[in-house]
Amino acid sequence: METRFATSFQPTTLAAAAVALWLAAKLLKAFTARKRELYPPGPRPKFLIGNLLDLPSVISPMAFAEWEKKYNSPLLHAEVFGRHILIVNSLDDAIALFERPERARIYSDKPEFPVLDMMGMDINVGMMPYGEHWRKHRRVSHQNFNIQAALQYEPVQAKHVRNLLQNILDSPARFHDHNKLYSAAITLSAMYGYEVKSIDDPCVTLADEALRLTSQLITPGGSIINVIPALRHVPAWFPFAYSKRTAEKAKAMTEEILRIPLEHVKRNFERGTVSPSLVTNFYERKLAVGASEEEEMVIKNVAYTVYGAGSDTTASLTYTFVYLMTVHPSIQRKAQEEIDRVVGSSRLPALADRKALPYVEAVYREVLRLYPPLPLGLPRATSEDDVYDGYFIPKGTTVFTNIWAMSRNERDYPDPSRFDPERHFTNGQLMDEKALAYGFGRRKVGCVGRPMASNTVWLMMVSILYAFTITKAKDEDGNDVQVNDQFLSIGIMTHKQPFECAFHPRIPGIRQLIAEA
Ligand code: HEM
Repeated sequence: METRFATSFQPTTLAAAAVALWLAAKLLKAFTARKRELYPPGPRPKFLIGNLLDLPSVISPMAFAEWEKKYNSPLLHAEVFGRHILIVNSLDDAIALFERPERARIYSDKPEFPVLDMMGMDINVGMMPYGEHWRKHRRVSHQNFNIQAALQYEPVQAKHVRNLLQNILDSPARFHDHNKLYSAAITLSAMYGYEVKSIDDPCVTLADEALRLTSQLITPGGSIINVIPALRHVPAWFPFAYSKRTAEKAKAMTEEILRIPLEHVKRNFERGTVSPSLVTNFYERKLAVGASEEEEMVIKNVAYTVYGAGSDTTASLTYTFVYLMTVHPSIQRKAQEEIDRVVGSSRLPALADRKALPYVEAVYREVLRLYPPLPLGLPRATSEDDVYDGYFIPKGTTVFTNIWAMSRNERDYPDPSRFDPERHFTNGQLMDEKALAYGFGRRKVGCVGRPMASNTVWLMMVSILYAFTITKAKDEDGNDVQVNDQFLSIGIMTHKQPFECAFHPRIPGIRQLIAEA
């Protein structure tokens, strides 16, 4: 149907007509709905543009936490061109909406982001609409990353943590680069058996750029195409078609990020040099007992998603952890004393030590609490109208989970901005608590990669604490270099901004331990 129209009208005329119709329908719907029902509190929408000017230009959980104070409600509403946005700042609401069976179904869909499809990102499991297609991907993800299955990745994790320690020993000042390499290498190796040797590897540089572009385009005010989908038909050469051009660029990158590691797998099969990974294991199974094209597509999509979902989040947590250790020497020392008691100095720590190291566990939890890498989770959407707590939440509302605000709730975390691992203990015992940084619902667990992510991040933390004392760097006169304490939001991700620190090896013969492990 669409192609037939396109042959008789200019795309721009068609787009303009579609925009006008779409806007009229949206406005009519918005105004009649507003009369009928009551939305949660939030800034007053302006005619036509709604709250476009009230929303932060960079995605900001802090701004939404401020809204909570201003409008005296942890549940907040905004709208842009008739498109509704719900912000969930409280843990109780998040559990009620995303995890209780009566509502989880309604709050598990994904917003329509036409730019994502245009970028070829509709293969990302975290962006798939709720339904059978997503469920197939979720099932395969769960099968491969649940607590038991995640243990199969320990050799890969241990190897790349050793490489990280070795790189820090060799050139500590380049920690920022080593972290990036480690976070990308661990996921590409676990998914494809693809060994990244440098941060200039095309998979790393392309993923970086694609993530930056994606993050820009999917934030609330990120692209006009998300607000007026008809604009996707405006040709890329059109002067204001910035989103379209950006999306086309990102699509070419996505295709490369998919192609490069898969070709590597193919080459290794031809040479007979296959190393175990999610994708190679699948192809071995396929060769042995066969598999459908659909199963192959699902595995490829899951592997691609994990590279996106696992690398940047790991890099964010690793850098944040090193920053927090730099500025909290007494906490660092306490964790090291515990590690020395349990692990000694003649072997590297391993995942099997985790239960015996409660203070390190508390450090891990506190890093995730204070600086969750995805502070607003991944955006969701409602698949039906709902009335919650007396408020009307229309079908198609985009929902943001303010993990950052929940993790800094004063009632649950007194003096919330303080880095204090002790808060996770009660009567000397680690508390049983939800790791908010991994999100909520979409059938219970939020991040389906959590067991694998948790092992990767914990092993990195315990190994760095074991091998190094981290201090502030010194300038030429021997004075402490001030540590930059700023964080940066890049789209939906939060990263620690670069800072200087120094790594001092603390275990005699550490190089040998790394080499022999
Ligand atoms: C390293 C730290 C990580 C953090 C903090 C993190 C956090 C998150 C969060 C907040 C979500 C959104 C959950 C929601 O919808 O509320 C998510 C989704 C997801 N994560 Fe992670 N993640 C991490 C690593 C990983 C890893 C290593 C994998 C894969 C092994 C992974 C796979 C996924 C997938 C597939 C989704 C989409 C789930 C769905 O929508 O069905 N993540 N993650």
